[in-house]
Amino acid sequence: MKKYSALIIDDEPDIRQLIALTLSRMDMECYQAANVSEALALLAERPYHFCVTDMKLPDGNGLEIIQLCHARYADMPVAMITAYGSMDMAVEALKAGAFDVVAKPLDIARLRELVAAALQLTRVPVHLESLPSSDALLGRSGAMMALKDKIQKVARTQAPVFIHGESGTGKELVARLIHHQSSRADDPFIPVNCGAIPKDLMESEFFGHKRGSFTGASADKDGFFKAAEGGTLFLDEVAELPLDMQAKLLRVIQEKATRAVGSEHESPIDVRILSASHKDLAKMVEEERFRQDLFFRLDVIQIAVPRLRERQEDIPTLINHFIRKYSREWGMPEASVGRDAMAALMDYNYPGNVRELENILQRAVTMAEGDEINQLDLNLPVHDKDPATRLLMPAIDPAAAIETSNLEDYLENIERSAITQALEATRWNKTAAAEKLGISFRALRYRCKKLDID
Ligand SMILES: Nc1ncnc2c1ncn2[C@@H]1O[C@H](COP(=O)(O)OP(=O)(O)OP(=O)(O)O)[C@@H](O)[C@H]1O
Repeated sequence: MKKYSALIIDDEPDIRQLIALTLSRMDMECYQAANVSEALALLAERPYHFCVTDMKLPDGNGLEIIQLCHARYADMPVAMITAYGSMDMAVEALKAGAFDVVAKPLDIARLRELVAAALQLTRVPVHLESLPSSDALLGRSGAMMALKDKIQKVARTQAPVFIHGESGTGKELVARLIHHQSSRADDPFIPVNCGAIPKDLMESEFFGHKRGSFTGASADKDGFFKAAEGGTLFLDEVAELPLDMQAKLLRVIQEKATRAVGSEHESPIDVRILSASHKDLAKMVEEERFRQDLFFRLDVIQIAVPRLRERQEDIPTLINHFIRKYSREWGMPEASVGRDAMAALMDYNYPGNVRELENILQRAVTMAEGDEINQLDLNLPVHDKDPATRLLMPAIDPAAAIETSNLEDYLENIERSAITQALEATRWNKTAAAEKLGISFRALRYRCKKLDID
Protein backbone atom coordinates (compact mmCIF):
# COMPACT_ATOMS: atom_id res chain seq x y z
CA MET A 1 0.00 0.00 0.00
CA LYS A 2 1.48 3.33 -1.07
CA LYS A 3 1.47 6.36 1.22
CA TYR A 4 -0.13 8.87 -1.17
CA SER A 5 -2.56 8.84 -4.09
CA ALA A 6 -2.56 10.85 -7.32
CA LEU A 7 -4.95 11.47 -10.18
CA ILE A 8 -3.33 11.92 -13.61
CA ILE A 9 -5.48 13.42 -16.38
CA ASP A 10 -4.10 13.47 -19.93
CA ASP A 11 -5.39 12.15 -23.23
CA GLU A 12 -1.94 10.92 -24.36
CA PRO A 13 -1.31 7.44 -22.89
CA ASP A 14 2.50 7.86 -23.15
CA ILE A 15 2.46 10.99 -21.04
CA ARG A 16 0.13 9.41 -18.46
CA GLN A 17 2.49 6.44 -18.22
CA LEU A 18 5.55 8.64 -17.84
CA ILE A 19 3.92 10.66 -15.05
CA ALA A 20 2.57 7.51 -13.34
CA LEU A 21 6.03 5.94 -13.37
CA THR A 22 7.59 9.08 -11.86
CA LEU A 23 4.93 9.42 -9.17
CA SER A 24 4.82 5.76 -8.20
CA ARG A 25 8.55 6.06 -7.43
CA MET A 26 7.55 8.82 -5.02
CA ASP A 27 5.33 6.43 -3.05
CA MET A 28 2.15 7.42 -4.86
CA GLU A 29 -0.72 5.19 -5.97
CA CYS A 30 -1.68 6.50 -9.43
CA TYR A 31 -5.16 6.67 -10.98
CA GLN A 32 -5.46 7.70 -14.63
CA ALA A 33 -8.13 9.50 -16.67
CA ALA A 34 -8.04 10.30 -20.40
CA ASN A 35 -10.68 13.05 -20.40
CA VAL A 36 -12.83 15.29 -18.21
CA SER A 37 -15.71 12.82 -17.75
CA GLU A 38 -13.39 9.98 -16.66
CA ALA A 39 -11.69 12.41 -14.29
CA LEU A 40 -15.00 13.49 -12.75
CA ALA A 41 -15.97 9.86 -12.19
CA LEU A 42 -12.66 9.13 -10.44
CA LEU A 43 -12.91 12.33 -8.37
CA ALA A 44 -16.33 11.25 -7.16
CA GLU A 45 -14.97 7.86 -6.05
CA ARG A 46 -12.24 8.83 -3.58
CA PRO A 47 -9.94 11.64 -2.36
CA TYR A 48 -6.40 12.16 -3.77
CA HIS A 49 -3.32 13.82 -2.34
CA PHE A 50 -2.39 15.33 -5.69
CA CYS A 51 -3.81 15.83 -9.17
CA VAL A 52 -2.10 16.76 -12.43
CA THR A 53 -4.08 17.61 -15.54
CA ASP A 54 -3.31 18.50 -19.12
CA MET A 55 -4.69 21.79 -20.40
CA LYS A 56 -6.33 20.46 -23.57
CA LEU A 57 -8.62 17.47 -23.17
CA PRO A 58 -10.90 15.88 -25.79
CA ASP A 59 -14.14 16.80 -23.99
CA GLY A 60 -13.13 20.02 -22.20
CA ASN A 61 -10.09 21.62 -20.63
CA GLY A 62 -7.98 21.45 -17.51
CA LEU A 63 -9.27 24.80 -16.26
CA GLU A 64 -12.66 23.20 -15.60
CA ILE A 65 -10.95 20.52 -13.51
CA ILE A 66 -9.00 23.13 -11.56
CA GLN A 67 -12.09 25.24 -10.88
CA LEU A 68 -14.08 22.23 -9.76
CA CYS A 69 -11.31 20.91 -7.49
CA HIS A 70 -10.66 24.37 -6.07
CA ALA A 71 -14.34 24.64 -5.11
CA ARG A 72 -14.94 21.05 -3.90
CA TYR A 73 -11.57 19.65 -2.83
CA ALA A 74 -9.78 22.83 -1.76
CA ASP A 75 -7.03 20.92 0.07
CA MET A 76 -5.91 18.93 -2.98
CA PRO A 77 -3.14 20.60 -4.96
CA VAL A 78 -3.82 20.48 -8.72
CA ALA A 79 -1.00 21.10 -11.20
CA MET A 80 -1.60 21.98 -14.83
CA ILE A 81 0.46 20.89 -17.83
CA THR A 82 0.64 23.68 -20.42
CA ALA A 83 2.24 23.93 -23.85
CA TYR A 84 5.74 25.42 -23.66
CA GLY A 85 5.62 29.23 -23.80
CA SER A 86 1.84 29.59 -23.36
CA MET A 87 2.24 32.01 -20.52
CA ASP A 88 -1.33 33.32 -20.70
CA MET A 89 -2.69 29.85 -20.03
CA ALA A 90 -0.32 29.37 -17.11
CA VAL A 91 -1.52 32.64 -15.58
CA GLU A 92 -5.17 31.63 -16.14
CA ALA A 93 -4.54 28.31 -14.41
CA LEU A 94 -2.90 29.97 -11.40
CA LYS A 95 -5.72 32.50 -11.14
CA ALA A 96 -8.22 29.62 -11.18
CA GLY A 97 -6.44 28.09 -8.17
CA ALA A 98 -3.88 25.70 -9.71
CA PHE A 99 -1.10 24.75 -7.30
CA ASP A 100 1.52 25.25 -10.05
CA VAL A 101 2.07 24.79 -13.77
CA VAL A 102 4.52 22.59 -15.63
CA ALA A 103 5.47 23.01 -19.29
CA LYS A 104 5.47 20.44 -22.07
CA PRO A 105 7.72 18.66 -22.99
CA LEU A 106 7.79 17.44 -19.41
CA ASP A 107 10.96 17.96 -17.43
CA ILE A 108 10.88 15.04 -15.00
CA ALA A 109 13.18 16.68 -12.44
CA ARG A 110 10.88 19.73 -12.36
CA LEU A 111 7.81 17.48 -12.06
CA ARG A 112 9.36 15.66 -9.11
CA GLU A 113 10.15 18.99 -7.41
CA LEU A 114 6.61 20.18 -7.95
CA VAL A 115 5.06 16.99 -6.55
CA ALA A 116 7.39 17.03 -3.54
CA ALA A 117 6.30 20.62 -2.82
CA ALA A 118 2.63 19.67 -3.20
CA LEU A 119 3.00 16.75 -0.76
CA GLN A 120 4.75 19.07 1.66
CA LEU A 121 1.40 20.85 2.07
CA THR A 122 0.09 17.87 4.00
CA ARG A 123 2.57 18.86 6.74
CA VAL A 124 1.71 22.55 6.88
CA PRO A 125 -0.73 23.74 9.56
CA VAL A 126 -4.06 24.62 8.01
CA HIS A 127 -5.15 27.14 10.62
CA LEU A 128 -3.52 30.53 10.90
CA GLU A 129 -4.25 30.45 14.65
CA SER A 130 -1.66 27.68 15.04
CA LEU A 131 1.17 30.04 14.10
CA PRO A 132 3.47 31.84 16.60
CA SER A 133 1.67 34.82 18.14
CA SER A 134 4.28 37.29 16.82
CA ASP A 135 2.98 36.45 13.35
CA ALA A 136 -0.71 36.52 14.22
CA LEU A 137 -2.95 38.62 12.06
CA LEU A 138 -5.31 40.03 14.65
CA GLY A 139 -8.89 41.04 14.04
CA ARG A 140 -12.18 39.23 13.50
CA SER A 141 -14.03 41.84 11.44
CA GLY A 142 -15.66 40.63 8.22
CA ALA A 143 -12.85 42.20 6.17
CA MET A 144 -10.15 40.43 8.23
CA MET A 145 -11.90 37.07 8.14
CA ALA A 146 -12.17 37.34 4.34
CA LEU A 147 -8.48 38.27 4.20
CA LYS A 148 -7.44 35.26 6.33
CA ASP A 149 -9.50 33.00 4.12
CA LYS A 150 -7.80 34.32 1.00
CA ILE A 151 -4.35 33.98 2.58
CA GLN A 152 -5.04 30.34 3.31
CA LYS A 153 -6.16 29.70 -0.25
CA VAL A 154 -3.26 31.41 -2.00
CA ALA A 155 -0.75 29.88 0.41
CA ARG A 156 -1.60 26.49 -1.04
CA THR A 157 -0.39 27.46 -4.52
CA GLN A 158 2.88 28.63 -6.00
CA ALA A 159 1.25 31.62 -7.74
CA PRO A 160 2.79 35.09 -7.49
CA VAL A 161 0.66 37.37 -5.31
CA PHE A 162 0.51 41.15 -5.33
CA ILE A 163 -0.52 42.58 -1.96
CA HIS A 164 -2.08 46.00 -2.12
CA GLY A 165 -2.98 48.34 0.71
CA GLU A 166 -2.12 51.59 2.44
CA SER A 167 1.09 51.92 4.39
CA GLY A 168 1.05 50.16 7.75
CA THR A 169 -1.98 47.95 7.04
CA GLY A 170 0.01 44.73 7.50
CA LYS A 171 1.12 43.85 3.96
CA GLU A 172 4.42 42.35 5.11
CA LEU A 173 2.60 40.37 7.79
CA VAL A 174 0.27 38.98 5.12
CA ALA A 175 3.26 37.98 2.98
CA ARG A 176 4.87 36.20 5.96
CA LEU A 177 1.66 34.31 6.63
CA ILE A 178 1.38 33.17 3.02
CA HIS A 179 4.93 31.86 3.28
CA HIS A 180 4.37 30.14 6.64
CA GLN A 181 1.26 28.42 5.33
CA SER A 182 2.90 27.29 2.09
CA SER A 183 4.90 24.26 1.07
CA ARG A 184 7.96 26.53 1.31
CA ALA A 185 7.52 27.17 5.06
CA ASP A 186 10.75 25.33 5.98
CA ASP A 187 12.81 27.48 3.59
CA PRO A 188 13.70 31.16 3.94
CA PHE A 189 11.37 34.12 3.70
CA ILE A 190 13.41 37.08 2.43
CA PRO A 191 11.76 40.53 2.60
CA VAL A 192 13.33 43.22 0.42
CA ASN A 193 12.41 46.90 0.53
CA CYS A 194 12.83 47.89 -3.12
CA GLY A 195 12.61 51.59 -2.22
CA ALA A 196 15.62 51.51 0.09
CA ILE A 197 18.33 50.00 -2.14
CA PRO A 198 20.69 52.47 -3.85
CA LYS A 199 20.15 52.28 -7.64
CA ASP A 200 23.70 51.38 -8.56
CA LEU A 201 23.81 48.47 -6.11
CA MET A 202 20.48 46.97 -7.11
CA GLU A 203 21.64 44.39 -9.59
CA SER A 204 24.30 43.06 -7.25
CA GLU A 205 21.93 43.04 -4.25
CA PHE A 206 19.31 41.04 -6.15
CA PHE A 207 21.49 38.67 -8.17
CA GLY A 208 24.80 38.69 -6.28
CA HIS A 209 28.26 39.46 -7.67
CA LYS A 210 31.62 37.87 -8.37
CA ARG A 211 34.75 39.02 -6.63
CA GLY A 212 36.43 41.87 -8.59
CA SER A 213 33.40 42.53 -10.80
CA PHE A 214 33.40 46.19 -9.68
CA THR A 215 35.36 48.41 -7.32
CA GLY A 216 34.60 47.31 -3.80
CA ALA A 217 33.55 43.75 -4.75
CA SER A 218 36.25 42.10 -2.63
CA ALA A 219 34.54 38.70 -2.36
CA ASP A 220 31.80 36.69 -4.08
CA LYS A 221 28.39 37.63 -2.71
CA ASP A 222 25.01 35.93 -3.03
CA GLY A 223 22.01 38.07 -3.88
CA PHE A 224 18.47 38.05 -2.48
CA PHE A 225 17.34 35.40 -4.98
CA LYS A 226 20.02 32.97 -3.82
CA ALA A 227 19.19 33.72 -0.19
CA ALA A 228 15.53 32.90 -0.85
CA GLU A 229 16.28 29.63 -2.69
CA GLY A 230 13.47 27.13 -2.12
CA GLY A 231 11.51 29.77 -0.23
CA THR A 232 9.82 33.11 -0.81
CA LEU A 233 11.15 36.50 -1.92
CA PHE A 234 8.95 39.38 -0.79
CA LEU A 235 9.37 42.52 -2.90
CA ASP A 236 8.03 45.27 -0.71
CA GLU A 237 7.44 48.70 -2.28
CA VAL A 238 7.83 47.05 -5.69
CA ALA A 239 6.60 50.24 -7.42
CA GLU A 240 9.92 51.86 -6.48
CA LEU A 241 11.95 49.60 -8.79
CA PRO A 242 13.55 51.62 -11.59
CA LEU A 243 12.54 50.60 -15.14
CA ASP A 244 15.89 48.98 -16.03
CA MET A 245 15.71 46.82 -12.91
CA GLN A 246 12.12 45.90 -13.76
CA ALA A 247 13.35 44.52 -17.11
CA LYS A 248 16.03 42.44 -15.36
CA LEU A 249 13.58 41.10 -12.82
CA LEU A 250 11.13 40.11 -15.54
CA ARG A 251 13.86 38.13 -17.30
CA VAL A 252 14.74 36.26 -14.11
CA ILE A 253 11.10 35.39 -13.46
CA GLN A 254 10.64 34.17 -17.04
CA GLU A 255 13.87 32.19 -17.24
CA LYS A 256 13.78 30.97 -13.62
CA ALA A 257 17.53 31.64 -13.55
CA THR A 258 19.84 34.42 -12.34
CA ARG A 259 23.29 35.56 -13.37
CA ALA A 260 25.52 37.22 -10.76
CA VAL A 261 27.21 40.48 -11.76
CA GLY A 262 30.55 39.56 -13.35
CA SER A 263 29.60 35.92 -13.91
CA GLU A 264 29.41 34.08 -17.23
CA HIS A 265 26.91 31.52 -15.98
CA GLU A 266 23.27 31.47 -15.13
CA SER A 267 22.11 29.44 -12.13
CA PRO A 268 18.59 28.04 -11.89
CA ILE A 269 16.41 29.35 -9.06
CA ASP A 270 13.31 28.09 -7.33
CA VAL A 271 11.75 31.06 -5.57
CA ARG A 272 8.15 32.15 -5.11
CA ILE A 273 7.65 35.87 -5.56
CA LEU A 274 5.27 37.92 -3.47
CA SER A 275 5.16 41.68 -3.91
CA ALA A 276 3.44 44.65 -2.32
CA SER A 277 2.87 48.34 -2.75
CA HIS A 278 0.65 51.11 -1.46
CA LYS A 279 0.67 52.57 -4.98
CA ASP A 280 -1.79 51.76 -7.76
CA LEU A 281 0.42 49.64 -10.05
CA ALA A 282 -2.22 49.41 -12.80
CA LYS A 283 -2.26 53.20 -12.97
CA MET A 284 1.54 53.29 -13.05
CA VAL A 285 1.40 50.88 -16.00
CA GLU A 286 -0.96 53.30 -17.81
CA GLU A 287 1.47 56.12 -17.10
CA GLU A 288 4.33 53.95 -18.42
CA ARG A 289 6.14 54.10 -15.09
CA PHE A 290 5.81 50.36 -14.52
CA ARG A 291 6.30 47.62 -17.14
CA GLN A 292 3.05 45.98 -18.11
CA ASP A 293 4.66 42.56 -18.72
CA LEU A 294 6.19 42.56 -15.23
CA PHE A 295 2.89 43.73 -13.73
CA PHE A 296 1.10 40.73 -15.31
CA ARG A 297 3.70 38.41 -13.86
CA LEU A 298 3.50 39.83 -10.34
CA ASP A 299 -0.23 40.45 -10.18
CA VAL A 300 -1.47 36.92 -10.98
CA ILE A 301 -3.43 36.97 -7.74
CA GLN A 302 -4.21 40.17 -5.91
CA ILE A 303 -4.88 40.58 -2.21
CA ALA A 304 -6.21 43.85 -0.84
CA VAL A 305 -5.42 44.59 2.80
CA PRO A 306 -8.15 46.78 4.37
CA ARG A 307 -7.46 50.11 6.06
CA LEU A 308 -7.78 50.16 9.83
CA ARG A 309 -10.56 52.78 9.71
CA GLU A 310 -12.64 50.34 7.64
CA ARG A 311 -12.57 47.78 10.44
CA GLN A 312 -13.07 49.77 13.60
CA GLU A 313 -14.32 46.72 15.52
CA ASP A 314 -10.76 45.32 15.43
CA ILE A 315 -9.27 48.33 17.22
CA PRO A 316 -9.88 47.13 20.84
CA THR A 317 -8.20 43.76 20.13
CA LEU A 318 -5.20 45.50 18.62
CA ILE A 319 -5.01 47.95 21.54
CA ASN A 320 -4.88 45.08 24.07
CA HIS A 321 -2.30 43.24 21.99
CA PHE A 322 0.10 46.18 21.68
CA ILE A 323 -0.24 47.24 25.32
CA ARG A 324 0.56 43.68 26.43
CA LYS A 325 3.44 43.44 23.96
CA TYR A 326 5.18 46.67 25.02
CA SER A 327 4.50 46.30 28.74
CA ARG A 328 6.13 42.86 28.63
CA GLU A 329 9.01 44.10 26.51
CA TRP A 330 9.85 46.81 29.03
CA GLY A 331 9.02 44.76 32.10
CA MET A 332 6.23 47.11 33.16
CA PRO A 333 2.86 46.21 34.66
CA GLU A 334 0.12 46.13 32.04
CA ALA A 335 -1.74 49.44 32.02
CA SER A 336 -5.43 49.70 31.27
CA VAL A 337 -6.95 52.25 28.88
CA GLY A 338 -9.01 55.05 30.44
CA ARG A 339 -12.45 55.86 29.01
CA ASP A 340 -11.37 59.17 27.45
CA ALA A 341 -8.34 57.50 25.84
CA MET A 342 -10.44 54.62 24.51
CA ALA A 343 -12.96 57.07 23.02
CA ALA A 344 -10.15 59.05 21.38
CA LEU A 345 -8.56 55.87 19.99
CA MET A 346 -11.88 54.71 18.55
CA ASP A 347 -12.51 58.13 17.03
CA TYR A 348 -9.10 58.65 15.40
CA ASN A 349 -8.79 57.87 11.68
CA TYR A 350 -5.30 56.28 11.54
CA PRO A 351 -3.75 57.44 8.25
CA GLY A 352 -0.80 55.22 9.20
CA ASN A 353 -3.07 52.25 9.95
CA VAL A 354 -2.02 49.46 12.36
CA ARG A 355 1.58 50.65 12.47
CA GLU A 356 0.41 54.07 13.66
CA LEU A 357 -1.80 52.52 16.33
CA GLU A 358 1.19 50.44 17.43
CA ASN A 359 3.44 53.54 17.60
CA ILE A 360 0.83 55.49 19.58
CA LEU A 361 0.50 52.70 22.15
CA GLN A 362 4.23 52.03 22.33
CA ARG A 363 4.71 55.67 23.29
CA ALA A 364 1.68 55.73 25.60
CA VAL A 365 2.91 52.70 27.56
CA THR A 366 6.12 54.58 28.43
CA MET A 367 4.39 57.91 29.06
CA ALA A 368 1.58 56.67 31.30
CA GLU A 369 1.98 57.44 34.96
CA GLY A 370 0.20 54.94 37.14
CA ASP A 371 -1.68 51.99 35.77
CA GLU A 372 -4.01 53.80 33.37
CA ILE A 373 -3.34 55.30 29.95
CA ASN A 374 -5.22 58.57 29.54
CA GLN A 375 -5.92 60.71 26.50
CA LEU A 376 -2.89 62.99 27.00
CA ASP A 377 -0.53 59.98 27.06
CA LEU A 378 -1.68 59.16 23.53
CA ASN A 379 -0.42 62.43 22.08
CA LEU A 380 -2.61 61.96 19.02
CA PRO A 381 -1.61 64.18 16.09
CA VAL A 382 -4.11 66.64 14.67
CA HIS A 383 -4.69 65.84 11.01
CA ASP A 384 -5.81 68.29 8.36
CA LYS A 385 -9.08 67.14 6.91
CA ASP A 386 -8.51 68.87 3.58
CA PRO A 387 -5.94 66.94 1.51
CA ALA A 388 -4.98 70.14 -0.34
CA THR A 389 -3.58 71.60 2.86
CA ARG A 390 -1.46 68.51 3.43
CA LEU A 391 1.02 69.61 0.77
CA LEU A 392 3.82 71.26 2.63
CA MET A 393 5.75 74.01 0.96
CA PRO A 394 9.45 73.89 1.78
CA ALA A 395 10.67 76.97 3.60
CA ILE A 396 13.46 77.73 1.18
CA ASP A 397 14.18 81.19 -0.08
CA PRO A 398 14.00 80.87 -3.90
CA ALA A 399 16.52 83.64 -4.49
CA ALA A 400 19.08 81.92 -2.25
CA ALA A 401 18.36 78.62 -3.92
CA ILE A 402 19.16 79.94 -7.37
CA GLU A 403 22.60 80.94 -6.21
CA THR A 404 23.57 77.47 -5.15
CA SER A 405 25.95 75.73 -7.47
CA ASN A 406 25.32 72.19 -6.23
CA LEU A 407 22.01 70.72 -7.40
CA GLU A 408 22.23 67.75 -5.06
CA ASP A 409 22.74 69.94 -1.98
CA TYR A 410 19.91 72.15 -3.12
CA LEU A 411 17.51 69.22 -3.50
CA GLU A 412 18.63 67.72 -0.20
CA ASN A 413 17.89 71.03 1.51
CA ILE A 414 14.38 71.08 0.10
CA GLU A 415 13.86 67.48 1.15
CA ARG A 416 15.23 68.09 4.65
CA SER A 417 13.06 71.14 5.10
CA ALA A 418 9.85 69.39 3.93
CA ILE A 419 10.53 66.39 6.15
CA THR A 420 11.35 68.48 9.20
CA GLN A 421 8.20 70.55 8.74
CA ALA A 422 6.07 67.44 8.40
CA LEU A 423 7.65 65.92 11.51
CA GLU A 424 7.14 69.09 13.52
CA ALA A 425 3.54 69.41 12.37
CA THR A 426 2.85 65.88 13.55
CA ARG A 427 4.82 66.15 16.79
CA TRP A 428 7.47 63.79 15.40
CA ASN A 429 5.01 61.02 14.68
CA LYS A 430 6.77 59.44 11.70
CA THR A 431 3.72 57.56 10.48
CA ALA A 432 1.60 60.68 10.32
CA ALA A 433 4.49 62.67 8.80
CA ALA A 434 4.94 60.07 6.06
CA GLU A 435 1.24 60.28 5.29
CA LYS A 436 1.47 64.08 5.06
CA LEU A 437 4.39 63.80 2.66
CA GLY A 438 2.66 61.12 0.57
CA ILE A 439 5.48 58.58 1.09
CA SER A 440 5.60 55.28 2.95
CA PHE A 441 6.79 55.02 6.55
CA ARG A 442 9.85 53.05 5.44
CA ALA A 443 10.72 55.58 2.74
CA LEU A 444 10.58 58.32 5.40
CA ARG A 445 12.73 56.31 7.81
CA TYR A 446 15.25 55.75 5.00
CA ARG A 447 15.31 59.44 4.05
CA CYS A 448 15.68 60.57 7.69
CA LYS A 449 18.69 58.30 8.00
CA LYS A 450 20.18 59.56 4.74
CA LEU A 451 19.67 63.21 5.68
CA ASP A 452 20.72 62.73 9.31
CA ILE A 453 17.40 63.86 10.71
CA ASP A 454 16.94 62.43 14.15
N1 LIG B 1 -3.83 42.58 11.78
C1 LIG B 1 -2.73 42.80 12.48
N2 LIG B 1 -2.54 42.17 13.67
C2 LIG B 1 -1.42 42.40 14.40
N3 LIG B 1 -0.43 43.22 14.03
C3 LIG B 1 -0.56 43.85 12.86
C4 LIG B 1 -1.69 43.67 12.02
N4 LIG B 1 -1.53 44.40 10.91
C5 LIG B 1 -0.35 45.03 11.04
N5 LIG B 1 0.25 44.70 12.21
C6 LIG B 1 1.54 45.22 12.73
O1 LIG B 1 1.66 46.56 12.24
C7 LIG B 1 2.98 46.85 11.84
C8 LIG B 1 3.00 47.23 10.38
O2 LIG B 1 2.70 46.10 9.56
P1 LIG B 1 3.46 45.81 8.18
O3 LIG B 1 4.91 46.19 8.24
O4 LIG B 1 3.14 44.41 7.78
O5 LIG B 1 2.69 46.86 7.24
P2 LIG B 1 2.93 47.24 5.70
O6 LIG B 1 1.57 47.40 5.09
O7 LIG B 1 3.85 46.22 5.09
O8 LIG B 1 3.63 48.64 5.79
P3 LIG B 1 4.48 49.45 4.65
O9 LIG B 1 3.53 49.73 3.50
O10 LIG B 1 4.87 50.71 5.33
O11 LIG B 1 5.62 48.58 4.27
C9 LIG B 1 3.80 45.58 12.13
O12 LIG B 1 4.41 45.70 13.41
C10 LIG B 1 2.74 44.47 12.15
O13 LIG B 1 3.14 43.39 12.95
